[in-house]
Amino acid sequence: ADHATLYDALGGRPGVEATVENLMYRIADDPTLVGFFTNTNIDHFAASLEQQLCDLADGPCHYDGPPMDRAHQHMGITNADFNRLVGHMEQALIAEGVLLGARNRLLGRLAPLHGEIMRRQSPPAH
Ligand code: HEM
Repeated sequence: ADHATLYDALGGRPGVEATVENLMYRIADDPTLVGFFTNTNIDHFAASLEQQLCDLADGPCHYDGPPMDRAHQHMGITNADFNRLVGHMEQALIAEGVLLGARNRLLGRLAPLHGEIMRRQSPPAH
């Protein structure tokens, strides 16, 4: 039998698509985060995030979008914003029925992206 991947535990392609869709509504409903996405093509963002999650979870995908530092540069994202978005991701995974072990494995693979996402944020105003 094939080795079961984290991707399988996330529900495969339908599971990842449902999780990302769920996350989009949580972002849209969060006044702290929604403003970051004012000029974003949400369909493109969702498709790119699905591909990235599939890749990170050892699914049959290769993320070919921009590196995380470039994708997020100069948005003024704070650590609190980062934690908020990851918290929404966790709630989206719960809502889609992904079990604790798989949730934590995925979140553990997202955590190392923090440094890249924060690398090129605008310096704080004095
Ligand atoms: C682990 C956390 C995160 C991951 C995995 C992630 C992943 C991604 C990916 C894959 C894209 C699409 C890149 C592209 O194809 O152009 C993207 C874009 C974007 N992300 Fe994130 N992101 C994270 C955190 C955040 C946070 C904390 C914010 C803001 C609070 C944010 C705001 C955005 C915005 C606004 C875009 C769209 C930029 C555009 O319109 O081109 N992201 N992110």
